[in-house]
Amino acid sequence: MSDWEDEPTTAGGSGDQPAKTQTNVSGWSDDEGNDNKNSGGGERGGYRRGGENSGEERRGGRGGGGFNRERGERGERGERGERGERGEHRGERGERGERGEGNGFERRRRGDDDDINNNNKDFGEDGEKKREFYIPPEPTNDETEIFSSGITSGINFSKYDNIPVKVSGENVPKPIGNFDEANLRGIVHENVVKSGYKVPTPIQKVSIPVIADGRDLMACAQTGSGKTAAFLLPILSKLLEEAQDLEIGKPQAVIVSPTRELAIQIFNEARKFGFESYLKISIVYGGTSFKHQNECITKGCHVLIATPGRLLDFVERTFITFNDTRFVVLDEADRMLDMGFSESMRKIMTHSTMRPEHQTLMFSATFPEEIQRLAGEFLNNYVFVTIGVVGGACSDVKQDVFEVNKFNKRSKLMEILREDANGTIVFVETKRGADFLASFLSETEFPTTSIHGDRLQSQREQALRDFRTGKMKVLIATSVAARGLDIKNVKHVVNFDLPNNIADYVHRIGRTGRVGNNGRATSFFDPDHDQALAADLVNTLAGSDQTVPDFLRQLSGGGGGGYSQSAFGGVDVRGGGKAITCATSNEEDQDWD
Ligand SMILES: Nc1ncnc2c1ncn2[C@@H]1O[C@H](COP(=O)(O)OP(=O)(O)OP(=O)(O)O)[C@@H](O)[C@H]1O
Repeated sequence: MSDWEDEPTTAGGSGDQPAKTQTNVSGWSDDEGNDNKNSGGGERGGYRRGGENSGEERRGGRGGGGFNRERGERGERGERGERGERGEHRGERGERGERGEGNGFERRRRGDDDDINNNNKDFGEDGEKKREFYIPPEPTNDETEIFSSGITSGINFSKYDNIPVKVSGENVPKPIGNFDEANLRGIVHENVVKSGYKVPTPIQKVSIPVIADGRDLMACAQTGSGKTAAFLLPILSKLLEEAQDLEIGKPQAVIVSPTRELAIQIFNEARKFGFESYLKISIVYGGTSFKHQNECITKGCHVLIATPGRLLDFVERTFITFNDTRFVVLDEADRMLDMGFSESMRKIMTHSTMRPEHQTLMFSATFPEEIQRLAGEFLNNYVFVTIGVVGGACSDVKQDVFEVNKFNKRSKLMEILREDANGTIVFVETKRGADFLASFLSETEFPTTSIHGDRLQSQREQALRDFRTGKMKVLIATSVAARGLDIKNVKHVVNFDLPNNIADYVHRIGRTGRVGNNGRATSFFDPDHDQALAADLVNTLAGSDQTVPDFLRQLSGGGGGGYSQSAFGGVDVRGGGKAITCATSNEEDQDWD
């Protein structure tokens, strides 16, 4: 069977199987038994299958990506106001996706999006790739559902004004003070209001005018502070304002995200802010049917959100070119580097079809040397902005660290969950560990699901939906879920296993305490295993106004590991750039600058 012939062989839609979520194990992937054996989660771990492929999917919950052909043709519903200002020009290559090209290339690349431990993500333990031809549920068109996706800002939102903002670069446009000053296109502005946003966050205040002014940008801001809207709003607005004819296979904005789930989230945000405009927004990501996604994009899209591996599949088959690309966003660029995607990023950015006059926007939590080098390569006369301490933890998260050795972790976790299990993400280091823990908890009173790189994509999305809706109280996750995910009801993050680097710690705990809400994080520090993290952890705790436990201070040798702006690359390496500090400064924050 060619890679192209990945059409589901089952029609789906019966029993538990949702109509639009067609999952089938291909003839050339592992057989079903093998698949089950390796996939972890529902089948192997024995944890609640009720959560898998439930009615949520049937309703087309918002986790899904990809349009169907029909919706692609119609564009977004409504389309009032700006609809139809521009005609759509169909290119000649609309059906080219139909030709068979199975040559193993796709097989090699597929799924290489989002697993920090193994770039060959969807491989099972025996080295065979486990596969499904997954067609994600259609995204919702229900207005209420679309606009209810965000987290309502919390009591600490106004404290954002005290976070120091540093901007450098030539002739940096002035930051905005409110959304009226942003000169957003009417329909985008309306969608901002419908989203319940009243005041822009600091990163939005700086980024929106910079992007609107046509500048390249490298931006860094703390978790949960609205980076997604910071790039989406000006991009969508500009695409509407300076509209260009849409050609098939030639997206006008390309947003690259390291993980599939983050790509889906950005896709949903883009649909929200572009709601009722004529903009077509599509997504391509690994772990799903290539053919299906190709059908989705053959109607053309203004904005394409993608994971790097899948995007390159499309590009190298010439189904997507960058001739019309006016904006390229590399979101969580540091994570893409961690995952070994620097070559992919380079291939995308230097692709022969790349429109010379494009803007490049890089968002990253840290700017280590390699990111700075890439920025130097990809960005042109860019503006560099940092909000708060680069790589610092969000101080709205109350952080506790307990000394717990590996034999006592389970009982400590049970103790914590008995207090309140609702909305708890438990991070573990390995996929196998995630399966074990999920199986174990499923035997308890806590409905549990899991997400990690060995689970099928359909299972991963279902797990997130079940957790979002509260059907599953506990989500066991590997670092695949550490970044970017914006889930309303995350009350508590537990580091059952601490990560091996402080950046991951900061991102993990940043799943809670978002947009000014309070959050809580508890970490199990195993001295036999986590010693190397001690110093950085001490500095992170101290830097976010947390109590540092005595045992940790002692283990760290009394000092930190040089956690500073410069260690996290928060300094504009171009030096000499005109540095502007444009927010009221907060002395405490500046102390550890
Ligand atoms: N101006 C605003 N007012 C109120 N809420 C906002 C505003 N901007 C963004 N939000 C909400 O804040 C939440 C976090 O935003 P977002 O996911 O973009 O953060 P982020 O900075 O990308 O976080 P991370 O670093 O974890 O990826 C979302 O639910 C979003 O809807």
